[in-house]
Amino acid sequence: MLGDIKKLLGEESKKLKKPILLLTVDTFFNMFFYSMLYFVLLDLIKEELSFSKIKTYSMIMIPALVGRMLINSKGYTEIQAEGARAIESMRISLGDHIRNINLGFFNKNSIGNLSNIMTNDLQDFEMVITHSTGDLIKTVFLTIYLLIITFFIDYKLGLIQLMVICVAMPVIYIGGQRVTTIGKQKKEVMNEVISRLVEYLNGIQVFKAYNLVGEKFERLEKAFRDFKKESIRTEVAIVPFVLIFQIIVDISFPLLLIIATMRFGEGSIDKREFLTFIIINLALTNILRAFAAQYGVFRYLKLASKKLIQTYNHPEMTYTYEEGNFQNYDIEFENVNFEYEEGENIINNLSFQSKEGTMTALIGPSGSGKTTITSLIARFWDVKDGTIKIGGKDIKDIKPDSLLKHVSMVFQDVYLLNDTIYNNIKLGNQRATKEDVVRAAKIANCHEFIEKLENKYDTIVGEGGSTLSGGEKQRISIARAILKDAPIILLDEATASLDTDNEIEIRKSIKKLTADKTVIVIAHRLNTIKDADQIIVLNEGTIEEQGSHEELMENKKRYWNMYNEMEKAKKWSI
Ligand SMILES: Nc1ncnc2c1ncn2[C@@H]1O[C@H](COP(=O)(O)OP(=O)(O)OP(=O)(O)O)[C@@H](O)[C@H]1O
Repeated sequence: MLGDIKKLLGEESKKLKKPILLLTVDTFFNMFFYSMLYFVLLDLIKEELSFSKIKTYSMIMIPALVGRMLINSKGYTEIQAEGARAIESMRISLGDHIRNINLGFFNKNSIGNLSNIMTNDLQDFEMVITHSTGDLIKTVFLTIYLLIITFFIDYKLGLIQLMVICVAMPVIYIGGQRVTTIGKQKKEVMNEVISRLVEYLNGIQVFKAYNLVGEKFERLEKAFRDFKKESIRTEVAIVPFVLIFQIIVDISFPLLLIIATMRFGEGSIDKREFLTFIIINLALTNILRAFAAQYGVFRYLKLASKKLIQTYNHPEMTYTYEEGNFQNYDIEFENVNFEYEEGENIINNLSFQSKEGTMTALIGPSGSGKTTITSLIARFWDVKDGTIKIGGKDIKDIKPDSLLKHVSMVFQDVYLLNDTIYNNIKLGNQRATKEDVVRAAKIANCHEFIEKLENKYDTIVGEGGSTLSGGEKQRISIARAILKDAPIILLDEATASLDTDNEIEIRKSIKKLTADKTVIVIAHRLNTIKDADQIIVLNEGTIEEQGSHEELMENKKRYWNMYNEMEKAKKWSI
């Protein structure tokens, strides 16, 4: 466990030493009470117990008690504070780490698992730091300390006491292993619960529209039922082992007393040693019983640190340069191959160049790899082989965060934060002033509708922007991109989901956004890309055709066919 804490907290773990030491000292103070009991019993046996002696013992006890309280509160407060501090910085570093991992990590981890890592596992790890580790260290120190004293009294009694512990420990250890196995299953089910819950909340409109609320709720209910079952299983998994452990410890108490009495009878130990042994045996029994009760919880909490370590071990995307410092913003694909899953090539030996300040339109059937190409330029994923260069520099050499400073993405699925419109636009540039934000909103043709809202720029847009229409959300995301003013624009053109007014407004603002930029646009309608500098027709991750509208029309291949189909459809609709 200490190894896990060191791995996860690094140098920070050293700060835990002092509070754990204080809490251990506090436990030794607890022994003080047993010492008092020892002296009282000794006096009783010697028939020397008097009121004045009890008074003296009490006078010693009071400062000991105050001392203990001070040490305990200092140790407890410090460990809580250090725990909270450590978890706070871990939350940030874990967030940073996950941000820098290839998106494949998100493919392999469900939303439930990711949420649990960032919430429950971190919380469990905080418990490990603030409670379990200290408790275990105290138990180990106290047990060793009491055993040593027993060995000093009589090595034979010490050996028997040690034997009892050696017999009992494997029992609780096996119980702990069961907790680990069942606890893992519980965590899986917990991931499922969160995934189902998110699915249910996100899809509630669709489920209602298709009258699936009952069916989907059944999936959610099943996840809740499974979770309850696994929680009970985890709780009770260790119970039989704790009972056996405690029975062994409990039975050993009278047995050890019998043996101690025999040793006393033989004259191997004197009255004083006999009494000391009884008290130590009593203290040890209590410590071991308490340890058994905590051990299952400890093993369960330990699972969280293993999961956190696994997440940290997932490698971040590598880079050589902190900053891009691009000479220009030409984008170049050179023999690029890419696959999401091993053996399933999505992009096949793709090469093309998009010159600075020009617009390249990607068209092709669904699944041909258009979105994948834009994700590769943003370095959400790394290519399998080949290179993608910006201004002649391989983007694999640039820190992903820095690369994204040069790229703006405007996609159809706009996600707005549950914050004010002002803050949502300002995300594009944190240093922007109020005037900059309003200017960007005006260019993006959203200033007018924002001004009509009751709270204007201070209107909260709801989770994901739920209080705004699709077109309004799009325009805010364009304002954000205008504010960012990045030299490369990756654009997923809006589909027919927008009404004509909205579409005209959006088209106008996109025109302003993309002027003089290197633009890669995923086009869904051919009439919008006639003016593009080049059009790339994709099929199954390869380039089928490439050129300007005029060139492709002359080629009379797929593009020509698609264009003619579109023209025919237009006439029909007229
Ligand atoms: N995150 C992912 N994990 C695994 N496979 C993916 C992932 N994203 C896309 N794919 C697969 O990669 C292929 C290309 O997808 P992509 O989204 O790039 O196509 P597209 O041309 O943009 O399609 P559309 O026009 O429908 O948006 C598809 O077969 C898709 O199923």
